[in-house]
Amino acid sequence: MNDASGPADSAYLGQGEAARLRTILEGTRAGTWEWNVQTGETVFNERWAEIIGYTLDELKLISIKTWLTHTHPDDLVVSDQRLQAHFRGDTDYYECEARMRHKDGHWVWVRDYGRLVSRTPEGEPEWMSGTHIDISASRAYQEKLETLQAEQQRTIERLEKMASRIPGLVYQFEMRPDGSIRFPYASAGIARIYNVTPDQVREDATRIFDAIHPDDHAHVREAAEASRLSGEDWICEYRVIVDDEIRWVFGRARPDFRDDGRIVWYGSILDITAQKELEERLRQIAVTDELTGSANRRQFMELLSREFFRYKRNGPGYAVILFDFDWFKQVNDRFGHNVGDLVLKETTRVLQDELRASDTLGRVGGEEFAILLPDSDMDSARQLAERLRQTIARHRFEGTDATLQGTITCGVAVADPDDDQSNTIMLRADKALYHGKSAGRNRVETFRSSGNAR
Ligand SMILES: Nc1nc2c(ncn2[C@@H]2O[C@H](COP(=O)(O)OP(=O)(O)OP(=O)(O)O)[C@@H](O)[C@H]2O)c(=O)[nH]1
Repeated sequence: MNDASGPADSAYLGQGEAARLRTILEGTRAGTWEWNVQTGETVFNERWAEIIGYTLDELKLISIKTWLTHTHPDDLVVSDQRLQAHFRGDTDYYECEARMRHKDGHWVWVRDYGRLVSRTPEGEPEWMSGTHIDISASRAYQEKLETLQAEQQRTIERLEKMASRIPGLVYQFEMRPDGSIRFPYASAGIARIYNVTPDQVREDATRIFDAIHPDDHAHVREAAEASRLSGEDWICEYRVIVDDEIRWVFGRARPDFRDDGRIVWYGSILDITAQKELEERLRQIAVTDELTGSANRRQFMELLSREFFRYKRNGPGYAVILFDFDWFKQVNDRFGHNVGDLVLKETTRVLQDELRASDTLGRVGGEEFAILLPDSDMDSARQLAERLRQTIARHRFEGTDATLQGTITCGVAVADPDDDQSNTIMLRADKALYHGKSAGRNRVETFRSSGNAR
């Protein structure tokens, strides 16, 4: 029993038909097998042996044991289960993929396919026939594919994990030629930034504008338009409102121009609220006088400079009131430095209430203050200075264990078209103040362009 002229052929096929089928099978490079389930008698064709590197002669004496000894034990278990199912009539065909040991030692994957062709008079399974197809190449390809897919999955999981750690999101944002927009990919962090899930914006991204602060819509769109036209990165800082809370975000993404007219931006959006708050705190510290909370000298001079340049560009006139506590040294000497500090703080608080929102009170020296009055002339500035002087003169400062009173002297000056520097007005106000001190204090003096304080 060595070639496929097995006993089963003649039993259930005509001779011509069997030969024809054998030719077809050879054409498909299939190994064939016939097996008597009852006796173990087995017939293979030459190709069956060739798939695992042998000739039929080398495999002699052939029986079902030939299959059993060359097949991976794990696959035999599966094969047996499938055979039993087929014998019971649960399946029309027996089908199994199995590893067979090649003569060289490596495993060959075969697809084993067969069918029962006769039963004994008692109904027991008898002859069965089938084919072996070498599927090692497709199996290897499939395994490689699975390995690649698993690697890809691991990479995606790693990226997702990293993306979930950043305070924001990483994404792909697509604009189609018809202007429609979508996020083909967005990490889970999009929920924190825009209050949407990646699925909700995969096909249409317009929902994100529900979360962007209405005042920033135009800014975000303009930045995207600039990036589209220039090919430069989209860089944008804007506010979002999620759960009634305003947060600052910073977005940066690089556009990729596709041949079909789509533009896909790759980038990230980070929550920078904490950073913004810190920046704002630092900015406040940098511009505020620590003791009184008023503008510090640097900030006052900066605002004065802006006002000066506005005036030079035909802006409205403005005025400065410079004032200084009278006999302040005595306050310190009599009541102590701490009380002196309290007086300075209290003065700031009391006078601030008298000013317009557009006015700026700044501490420009130890116990010297200045007020910048935009859009003011000499008369209104002088009247205000007079009111401030009276307010302080009437005020009772509560010291630690005594109530004290004090006065201020004010020097007032207004912008002059001949001024070529922003602080020239300060020099004039200082001159007026000096005159006020000389003239007896607790007074308001104005500086007229004639150069004299009156
Ligand atoms: N408590 C306190 N005192 C200050 C501060 N800065 C400056 N001074 C004091 O202010 C006083 C200013 O004194 P002077 O320049 O002699 O002026 P004055 O005593 O106010 O007299 P006139 O300005 O001439 O009316 C000094 O004693 C300074 O120590 C401060 O931040 N806190």
